[in-house]
Amino acid sequence: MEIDKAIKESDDRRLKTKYNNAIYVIQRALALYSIEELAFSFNGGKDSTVLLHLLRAGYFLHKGGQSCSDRDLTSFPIRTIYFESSSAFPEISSFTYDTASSYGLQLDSISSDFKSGLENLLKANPIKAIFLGVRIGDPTALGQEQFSPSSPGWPPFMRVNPILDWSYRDVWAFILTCKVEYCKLYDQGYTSIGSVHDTVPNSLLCINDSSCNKKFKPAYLLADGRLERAGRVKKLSLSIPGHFPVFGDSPDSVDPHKNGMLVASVIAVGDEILFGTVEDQLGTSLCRKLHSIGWSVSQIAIVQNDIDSMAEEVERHKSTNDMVFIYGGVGPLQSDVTLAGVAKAFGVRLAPDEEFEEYLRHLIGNQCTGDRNEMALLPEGITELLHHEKLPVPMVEIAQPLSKLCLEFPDINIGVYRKCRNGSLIISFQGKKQVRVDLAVEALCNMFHPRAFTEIN
Ligand SMILES: Cc1cc2nc3c(=O)[nH]c(=O)nc-3n(C[C@H](O)[C@H](O)[C@H](O)COP(=O)(O)O)c2cc1C
Ligand SMILES: Nc1ncnc2c1ncn2[C@@H]1O[C@H](COP(=O)(O)OP(=O)(O)OP(=O)(O)O)[C@@H](O)[C@H]1O
Ligand SMILES: [Mg+2]
Repeated sequence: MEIDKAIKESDDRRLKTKYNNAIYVIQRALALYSIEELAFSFNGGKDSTVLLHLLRAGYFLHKGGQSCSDRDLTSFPIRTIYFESSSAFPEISSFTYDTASSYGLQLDSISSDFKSGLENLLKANPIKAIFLGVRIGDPTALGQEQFSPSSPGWPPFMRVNPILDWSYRDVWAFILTCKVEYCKLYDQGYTSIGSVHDTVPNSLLCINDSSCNKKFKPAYLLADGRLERAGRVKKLSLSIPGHFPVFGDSPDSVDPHKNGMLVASVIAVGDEILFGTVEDQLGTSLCRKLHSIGWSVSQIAIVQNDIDSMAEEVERHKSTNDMVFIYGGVGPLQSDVTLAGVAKAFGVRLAPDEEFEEYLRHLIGNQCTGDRNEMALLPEGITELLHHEKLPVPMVEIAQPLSKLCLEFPDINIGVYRKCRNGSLIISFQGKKQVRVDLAVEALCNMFHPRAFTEIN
């Protein structure tokens, strides 16, 4: 099967993992439901295009792999549904119909809205589960799992989301690796496609040529996948001036968004800051830097090392700021819960990330990784790693000994920080019993070369 072969031959480990996970979900669905009980929701968009090819591969593998030839796939037995709309881009509609005919899809075009269309479909057919190309970053994905029953108020069926944990980059890695066709709008700067009324090319891909004509790079060149919806024109309600609750509703409150300023907020995480043992200097220099490039800062918050407090703080900041800076609490200790808090705020899990694992392996070799490096857990499906060679990962050098120490001394609060980016690491121990603190310090010293520590007090 051409897709399976292309992925197996690729050396993109991250893509292989994502592919295998998606195929697993598809095969589970094929085992749980009969073909007649399944449907595939296809609309010619990039996500559903990826899903189409995964479904073909999953079905092929389910049928017994080698004993089934590629020719058996010229007709695809899972009922395919397309909600047609007069406001769809003509390029999207024609791509949907052309693809359906190329791959022998049994396409049901439905011209009513989603809900009543689905109601009629379920009345007329034994459908129990529907495959969708929903991904975690999508506004409708929040709270969904790979298998999620339809929402209350919707006709009853199981939503199956095989690519829920795929990022924008994973989608393009798949399309380009497998060399499958996609709607040509994606070559004209469109990165996520809704209707003709709410979608324009993504301005982040704009190149002004010499005659001042606007031209756009293809969608797969968008560097930061989190901005794939930047070409979606904002709904009217979002642009009502003065309605950003973070700045209050009082008539004289100043809303920097109104002046076209970008707004950031800062969250510093760490019990040490709240205990007063460490002074937060990063916040001040970050604000200075942001101000110097024309950004406004709405708030600096300090949060304790606690998942729920973290999640609540992120929740408060994320809808009203253009960017939220978070630092502290990202190391290997049990008390480092920043990422878990972020994951909770976005309704996703922490999961091993192949690419980050690879990056850490580069930095620290295999000695700290064991079976799985616990530092390589990231919020599933919503994380894009931005590469910057000067950004050191915090505390990798002492990650493993310290996590061991934390397990041995659960009664001691162990904190690690640096006063400045290139400064030495400071490890602090706090506990009720001085004997235990001394024992923990001794245990740490025994793990390292005698001259590894410049000062102990
Ligand atoms: C097959 C199918 C099933 C859907 N099921 C649900 C659902 O259970 N709950 C829900 O709130 N929306 C459901 N939707 C609607 C989508 O979440 C979303 O609103 C729709 O894809 C439009 O996205 P857009 O506004 O980005 O174009 C479903 C859509 C489709 C096509
Ligand atoms: N009009 C539609 N008909 C059938 N399925 C649809 C329709 N709109 C959305 N869907 C389903 O919902 C999924 C998510 O839609 P979404 O718009 O996020 O992705 P996409 O259209 O595949 O790609 P893009 O994000 O580039 O628009 C689709 O992959 C598809 O399974
Ligand atoms: Mg779409």
